[in-house]
Amino acid sequence: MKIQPIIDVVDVKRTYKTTTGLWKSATKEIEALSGISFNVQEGEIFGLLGPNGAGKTTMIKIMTTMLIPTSGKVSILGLNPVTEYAQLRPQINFILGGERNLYWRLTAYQNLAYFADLYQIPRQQQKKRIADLLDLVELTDAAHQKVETFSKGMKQRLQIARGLINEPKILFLDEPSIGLDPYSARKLRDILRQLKETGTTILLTTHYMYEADELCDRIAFIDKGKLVSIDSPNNLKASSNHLSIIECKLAGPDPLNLDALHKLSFIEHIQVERQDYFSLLRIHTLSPQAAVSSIFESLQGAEVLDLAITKPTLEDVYLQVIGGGKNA
Ligand SMILES: Nc1ncnc2c1ncn2[C@@H]1O[C@H](COP(=O)(O)OP(=O)(O)OP(=O)(O)O)[C@@H](O)[C@H]1O
Repeated sequence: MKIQPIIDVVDVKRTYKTTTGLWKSATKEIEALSGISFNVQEGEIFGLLGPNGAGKTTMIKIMTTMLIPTSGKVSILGLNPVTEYAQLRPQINFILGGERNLYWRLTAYQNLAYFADLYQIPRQQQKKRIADLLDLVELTDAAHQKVETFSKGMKQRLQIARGLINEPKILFLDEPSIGLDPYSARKLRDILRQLKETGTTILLTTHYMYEADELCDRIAFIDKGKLVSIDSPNNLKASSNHLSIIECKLAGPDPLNLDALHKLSFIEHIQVERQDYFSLLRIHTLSPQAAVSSIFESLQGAEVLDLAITKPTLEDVYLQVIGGGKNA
């Protein structure tokens, strides 16, 4: 028996019409999604990754009943978000980036009680559910503190609790860890993993490749409204195994003669990180042996402090399939 995906997106397009010109007389169309198809299985953590403007938020808004697609088919929990939104909404929830949606003058507990009322959760169930959620996001001690006194990480954890108040089968998160320090971001990942263990399906967007690699069962790279690649992080990295990264640390903040390197045909892409006392080049190549000697030649005069050949990270794969170009 074929298992129905919990999210099924088939050839979805979405065009925005905007008006421009002095009198707003000219209309302009922007194709945010140009025919996207993918599906998500129950219990998966699924990542949508792509550059700014790729169409990720548009896709999330369509799946969460906030936006109607121009064409294509979407099925969430077997329901059509356009025509069956009333049945779908109580079964899903979403957290968009930033701190909207919380009432800063209320305490954490009062915020959750307010949203519990909105979802018509019976009062006799609310107390336990709110206590459990505060425990999950480690805010029990701050339950009766006003949200305006919370750190960004605490607010974001409270957002997660808010997003779980109706025990959603699917939780959608748009850039959940934006602006969080590494410790808070890790805490958030732990919470999402715990949620997965309870059977919640999670769809998230993120710009943090490390987060996607650590957390997601599968990832879809999207660019300019199109799906570029979809697979598990390990398979995505393995598919780029023919690629090598030469990490070259040079003394001084300004690496010499990068033009010569850019001209080498077997170099795919060069990333440069400039620090006060050194610069780090990450050179993507398919032929590391050939590249190493040419790199030394091209960098004549530069003091090479360190050189290593490594395998691609998820970020390298992303740059290869989306970043493109030699100068990014
Ligand atoms: N309400 C709107 N009206 C007109 N154009 C829009 C609207 N919302 C989004 N767009 C455009 O649609 C495209 C996709 O935007 P979207 O916000 O979905 O991308 P994104 O991948 O979420 O980007 P980011 O990573 O920056 O959040 C962009 O070109 C954007 O400018």
